[in-house]
Amino acid sequence: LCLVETCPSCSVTVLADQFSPNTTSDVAAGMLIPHTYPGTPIHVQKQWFKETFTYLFGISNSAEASEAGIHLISGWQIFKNAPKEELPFWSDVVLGFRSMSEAELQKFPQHRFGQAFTTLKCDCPPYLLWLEKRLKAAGAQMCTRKVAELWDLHSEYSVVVNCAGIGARQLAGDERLFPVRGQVLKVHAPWVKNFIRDGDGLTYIYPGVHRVTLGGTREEGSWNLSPHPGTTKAIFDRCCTLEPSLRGAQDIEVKVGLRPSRRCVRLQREVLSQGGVKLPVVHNYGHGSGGFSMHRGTAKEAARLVGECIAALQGSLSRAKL
Ligand SMILES: Cc1cc2nc3c(=O)[nH]c(=O)nc-3n(C[C@H](O)[C@H](O)[C@H](O)COP(=O)(O)OP(=O)(O)OC[C@H]3O[C@@H](n4cnc5c(N)ncnc54)[C@H](O)[C@@H]3O)c2cc1C
Ligand SMILES: O=C([O-])CC(=O)C(=O)O
Repeated sequence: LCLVETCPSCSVTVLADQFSPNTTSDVAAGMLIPHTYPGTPIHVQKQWFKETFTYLFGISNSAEASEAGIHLISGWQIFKNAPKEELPFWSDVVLGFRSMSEAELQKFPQHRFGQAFTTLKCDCPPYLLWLEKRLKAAGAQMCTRKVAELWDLHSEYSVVVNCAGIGARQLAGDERLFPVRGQVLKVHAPWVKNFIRDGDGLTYIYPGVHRVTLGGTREEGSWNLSPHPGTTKAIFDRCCTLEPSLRGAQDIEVKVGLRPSRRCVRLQREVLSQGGVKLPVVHNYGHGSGGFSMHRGTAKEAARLVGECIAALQGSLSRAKL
């Protein structure tokens, strides 16, 4: 969508073997709380987050908010031991970031430190469906198709953007990309209004428009997409310790997704070539635990790289004519 908006003269086709509701993005909680990519400079991560926050804040503050599933949400990130950084890099992007008071911390007797702030949440699949609707309205084609090799697209398209998530491991032959399995529960508990996240990243409660997401797990290297019943119980118990009223939650649905994890997001141009024929590719994958937190910022950079590919193609075309 960002590409269509940045480059209205491009004709865009989205190829995917799975669309919403069957993607990793549909499993996510969709919270805007960044995770740090060790291989990307912090100022770049901050810019991606800020661009994403500003974009979604605009949607949350418009008549589109409920259809797009974007809303502001306040809550707490709590710690048993002092957090590594007192002020995370994103603290002045979210709204009203502050330390929790002693009185607030009484809600969490096992935790000694906490941060209170307001951030944004994307409800999935509504947000993905809203994006699809806008893409179609802008004239983009959506096509269900598994791509075996990026090169297979060379005769049909001038530029390929690779946003294949964990599928990029095979598609781009990238062994630095690995799955981090995450199991979550989606429950009916409309009385829970604030988010709660344990700073260790394992336990979280994220209320959405219709369902509350309870998490979670981080299992590096696991490709297993089947829910594990013992893990479901463990997640539920951990969340009930933080928010005892969840014992009354109903209609528990279990979901598993594979975070496409890497030291850094791969945002890069590459030119594939065979027998003198060239295919420019822009990679945009490896968002790990932060696909929602960073998506608009990384999409803007990918769209800029596509612009460079188009300029290079136009340059070689005019040189060929000379
Ligand atoms: C449990 C869990 C909770 C999460 N919570 C959050 C959160 O709160 N906040 C946050 O920011 N992030 C969160 N994430 C991370 C987030 O889900 C991911 O970073 C994000 O979904 C990655 O998006 P993507 O578009 O790259 O991949 P995907 O959503 O997996 O999309 C990839 C697309 O490429 C297609 N594809 C792949 N290979 C091929 C191929 N060969 N041919 C054709 N199509 C192909 C797929 O079918 C799919 O349509 C969470 C993840 C999990 C698992
Ligand atoms: O860690 C969180 O708060 C949610 C998340 O991004 C994930 O589970 O990947």
